[in-house]
Amino acid sequence: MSLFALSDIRFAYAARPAVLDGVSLRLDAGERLALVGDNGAGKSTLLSLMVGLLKPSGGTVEAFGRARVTEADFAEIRPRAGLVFQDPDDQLFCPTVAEDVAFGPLNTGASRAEARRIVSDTLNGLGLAGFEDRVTHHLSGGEKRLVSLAAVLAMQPEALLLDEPTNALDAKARARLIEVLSGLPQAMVIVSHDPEVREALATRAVLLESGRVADEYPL
Ligand SMILES: Nc1ncnc2c1ncn2[C@@H]1O[C@H](COP(=O)(O)OP(=O)(O)OP(=O)(O)O)[C@@H](O)[C@H]1O
Repeated sequence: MSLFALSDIRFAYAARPAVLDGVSLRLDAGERLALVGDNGAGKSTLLSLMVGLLKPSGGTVEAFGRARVTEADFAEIRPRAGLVFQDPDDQLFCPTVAEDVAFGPLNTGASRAEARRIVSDTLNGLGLAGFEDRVTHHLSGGEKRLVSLAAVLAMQPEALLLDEPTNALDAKARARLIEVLSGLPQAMVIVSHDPEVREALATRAVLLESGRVADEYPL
C-alpha cells in the first residue's frame, strides 16, 4: 500500500524562484526512503508539503489512500505521519518533557492516566527513563532531539518524516538513535547528509536536484 504518492509537485516561496519544479515520489508501507540533495535542494520543503505545512502551487499530495487538499485533510494525517523537525526547538514548546510528550495524546483524547503511561513507555523505549520532569529548555541538543522523537512517537504514527535526525548528536547518541530508529516498524522518509545514517536506515534513495528527482537508487 502506498502511504504517500506525490505527483508533479511544484512549489516556490513568495517572490523566490521555484524550489520544486515537478517532483513525484511514493512512500510505500514498510519502506524507508532517503531524500538526498545539496543544501537548499528542497528536502525540508518537500517534508513540509507532505504534511500540509506548506501548500504546493501545482501537483497533488495523496496520503493514506486519498488526495489531500484542505487544511482539514492535512490535520487528519499529521498525527499519522509524524514530522520530526530539523531543529528540536521548533517541536518542543512545553516546560517539561512529560508535558511535551503527552501533548499530542491528550490533544487527541487520551485520558491523563493513558497519557502518563504513553509518556513513560515512549521515554523508556528511547533510553530516556526518568526524564519526565526535566525542564525541556535545559536539555542538551541530543536529549532534545530524542524528546522530539518521543513526542512524535507518542502519537503512534504510521510513517515518520525525519529531517536531519542525527544533527548535533555525539557519536554515542547518534549510534543510539540509529539503533532506536532501525528497530521501529514505521515507514520513513529520512533527510540526512550523513551517508552512514542513510545506509543504516534507508532502503532507497531519491536525489533532488534543480527542483526535480534527478536519480533514484536502492541502498
Ligand atoms: N521560509 C522560507 N522563505 C523563503 N525561502 C525559503 C524558506 N525556507 C527555505 N527557503 C529556501 O528554499 C530553498 C530550499 O530550502 P530547504 O530547507 O527545503 O532545502 P534543504 O534541501 O532541506 O536544505 P539543507 O540540506 O540545507 O537543509 C533554499 O534556497 C532556502 O533558502
